[in-house]
Amino acid sequence: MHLQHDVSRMSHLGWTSFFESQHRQLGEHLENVVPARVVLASRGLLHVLGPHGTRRAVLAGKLRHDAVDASELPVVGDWVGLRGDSLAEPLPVVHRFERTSSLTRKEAGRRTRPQVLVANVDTVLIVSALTAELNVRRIERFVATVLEGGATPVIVLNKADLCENPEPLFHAVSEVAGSTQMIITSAATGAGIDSIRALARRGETLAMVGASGVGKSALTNCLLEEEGHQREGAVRVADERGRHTTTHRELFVLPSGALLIDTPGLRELALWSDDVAASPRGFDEIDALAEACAFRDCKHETEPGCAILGALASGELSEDRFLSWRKLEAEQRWLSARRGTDEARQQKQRNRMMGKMSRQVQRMKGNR
Ligand SMILES: Nc1nc2c(ncn2[C@@H]2O[C@H](COP(=O)(O)OP(=O)(O)OP(=O)(O)O)[C@@H](O)[C@H]2O)c(=O)[nH]1
Ligand SMILES: [Zn+2]
Repeated sequence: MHLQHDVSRMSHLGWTSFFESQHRQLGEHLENVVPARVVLASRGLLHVLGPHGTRRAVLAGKLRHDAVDASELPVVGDWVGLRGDSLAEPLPVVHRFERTSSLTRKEAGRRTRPQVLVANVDTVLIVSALTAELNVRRIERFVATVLEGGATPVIVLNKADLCENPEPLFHAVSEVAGSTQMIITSAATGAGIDSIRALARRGETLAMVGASGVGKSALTNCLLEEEGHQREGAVRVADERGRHTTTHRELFVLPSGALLIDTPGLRELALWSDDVAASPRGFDEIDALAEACAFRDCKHETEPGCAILGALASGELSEDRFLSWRKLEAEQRWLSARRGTDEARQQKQRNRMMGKMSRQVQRMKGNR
């Protein structure tokens, strides 16, 4: 018996033609690679979900060795290829498919390296609580990061039941939301949950981010307990000790057939950008103003005919908003300057190239 590659049963796990064409190309080099989706990743050990159910899997040595940095290794949400001729768990993971999107931040600490939190997400729910701790600037930063990673952000303002008058907070957030959808919810009363369900269509992948305690797990539970469905209908992969607090990123299959990734509380999110020249995303109104500046290379500092300075003077653009943009822009510039000088990364890249070359030489010798 072999693991089966069953496309019809994988589309509901988020498998699309994007992955199918990669799989076809892969088949030209590697035989019998069976795709599965990572639902839990913990220290090199993975839980993967495919038409065959949930299995334990482990990275093949070559995959780990060839990675330039940890961001190339499989994370929750990734599609990976299992060697299909092996049935003994943990199954060997021999390939990671290219991602459609990711949620990526700068690794904590002094290193300038990307850390991929989750992969292949369609929608990222940025959850905050409607309390005094609500932080508009943090939401702004999350929106920029989600857009940068290629997913669609949705702002969720939870704990509406604890807030007598959500109007001022809602207004403050809408100032930074741009075209991002906003939803007010209460995991306690169930208010607004239907608006989230509307986004959770079969085969779509959602992720939740936000500070600890804002209600991500409570919202997840609401979504898991859809009317007429029992929780057993969902695949939930808890950690080895079955703890309930969110210490890992986990992927759930919702009763609607959508996939949901719950993440541990992320208090701060250092921006990551792969695009050196781009300005921070999610600031459409500032981008539009910059287009109207008299000079194409306007720095928006002292230049005559600067539309941004004009909008600041008239009050059309708030100073806080402009400062956020400046700050994220500076951060992005700093990142791209630092990145090129990350020694470890360059060393590994060199090693990989040398390895490839020596293998080529070996092959040439073998052919002689
Ligand atoms: N009143 C009220 N309490 C809520 C609501 N949502 C969550 N809570 C409570 O807030 C606390 C924290 O909720 P969690 O769902 O654990 O928060 P979390 O975002 O998952 O936190 P981490 O797992 O630490 O990231 C719990 O006691 C919840 O019962 C809500 O809408 N209204
Ligand atoms: Zn300008």
